[in-house]
Amino acid sequence: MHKLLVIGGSGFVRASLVPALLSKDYNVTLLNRGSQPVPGTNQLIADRNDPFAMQQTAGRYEAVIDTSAYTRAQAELAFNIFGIHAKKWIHLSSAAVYKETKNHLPGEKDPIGGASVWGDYGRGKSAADEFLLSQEHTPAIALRPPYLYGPHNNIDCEQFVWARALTERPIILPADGRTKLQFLHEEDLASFILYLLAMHAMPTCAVNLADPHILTIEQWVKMLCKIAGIKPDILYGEDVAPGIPPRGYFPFRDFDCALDVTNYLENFDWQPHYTLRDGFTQTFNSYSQEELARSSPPTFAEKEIEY
Ligand SMILES: NC(=O)C1=CN([C@@H]2O[C@H](COP(=O)(O)OP(=O)(O)OC[C@H]3O[C@@H](n4cnc5c(N)ncnc54)[C@H](OP(=O)(O)O)[C@@H]3O)[C@@H](O)[C@H]2O)C=CC1
Ligand SMILES: C[C@H]1O[C@H](OP(=O)(O)OP(=O)(O)OC[C@H]2O[C@@H](n3cnc4c(=O)[nH]c(N)nc43)[C@H](O)[C@@H]2O)[C@@H](O)[C@@H](O)C1=O
Repeated sequence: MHKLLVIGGSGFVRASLVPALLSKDYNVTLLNRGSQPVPGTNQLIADRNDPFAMQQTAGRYEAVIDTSAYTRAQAELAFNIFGIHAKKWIHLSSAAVYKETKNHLPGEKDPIGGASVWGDYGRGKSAADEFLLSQEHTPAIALRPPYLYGPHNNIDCEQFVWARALTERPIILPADGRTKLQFLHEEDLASFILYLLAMHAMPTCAVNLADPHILTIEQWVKMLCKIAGIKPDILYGEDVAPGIPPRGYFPFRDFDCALDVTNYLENFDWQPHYTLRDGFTQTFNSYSQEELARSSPPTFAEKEIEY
């Protein structure tokens, strides 16, 4: 039985990842601050920012999956303790590492450092990637998904739209509604990680990982509402909320979050299980409609906007 370490591993991503790992008989240890014990796993409790506490957790694991490194310092400390013995290092990075691109979707060879809209988050994730991808003795993959979704999403995204649709509230889209979005279902992230763990010789590289289908914000909202069987009342930020930052009234920015995913499609023998329609339908069906209607109250900006 292979011993795996998951750093983080008690939040959104673990909800599909840990059961997937256990289903393949991996011996799974989680490292986090202990806010939520996870049945079937061993647990190491430490603040990953605390070098002394981290040293106390040192041990041998064949592979490490780091789901919670936001900075180079966090990646480096964990790698220095566990990377020496590991045969694979799988780091959960983000589409937010890419700088702004002109006229093309960012691919893995494009410069990283983070587009300005992502602020410290994009810069920190980029620095973590740069550190890990420069290691020579341990194969390391930096997975770069755009928006993750699924029944365990703890960020108010798809629920935000359903809550408004179910309570007949208008949905204000950033700008003209044509911002591009791309998604990855939580179970497909877990499935790709299983694929990497089973690979005979995992390369060191970054991988843009997403459902290849790109949607505009308006198409996404309409798809979610169709799944819910409701015709949405759509307004456009450029008409009703000029000058108000879109994140005040919508889960996403007016900034394209979509990737060139040719690399994984051509070089990895893996594809997502879920189509977007199936994945969001499964997500919608995982909630009760009463629960969704009660979630996501109007934001401060929504209350201020007159329409
Ligand atoms: N959500 C999305 O759309 C996207 C997310 N990502 C990436 O996915 C990851 C987020 O995963 P998700 O599961 O949603 O995160 P969550 O916030 O749900 O969970 C965070 C996990 O990290 C642990 N943790 C947080 N801080 C520390 C710390 N200082 N020391 C030790 N453990 C810590 C938490 O446990 P505890 O609190 O007990 O310590 C928990 O297990 C990030 O790396 C993000 O960059 C990438 C692209 C898109
Ligand atoms: C594509 C992109 O899409 C989304 O970006 P968002 O719309 O900005 O999301 P949000 O406002 O909910 O996140 C607030 C910020 O806070 C970061 N965050 C959390 N927990 C720690 C944390 O523990 N440390 C640090 N430094 N940052 C954290 C977190 O990750 C994010 O940067 C994310 O899913 C994002 O993950 C992603 O990759």
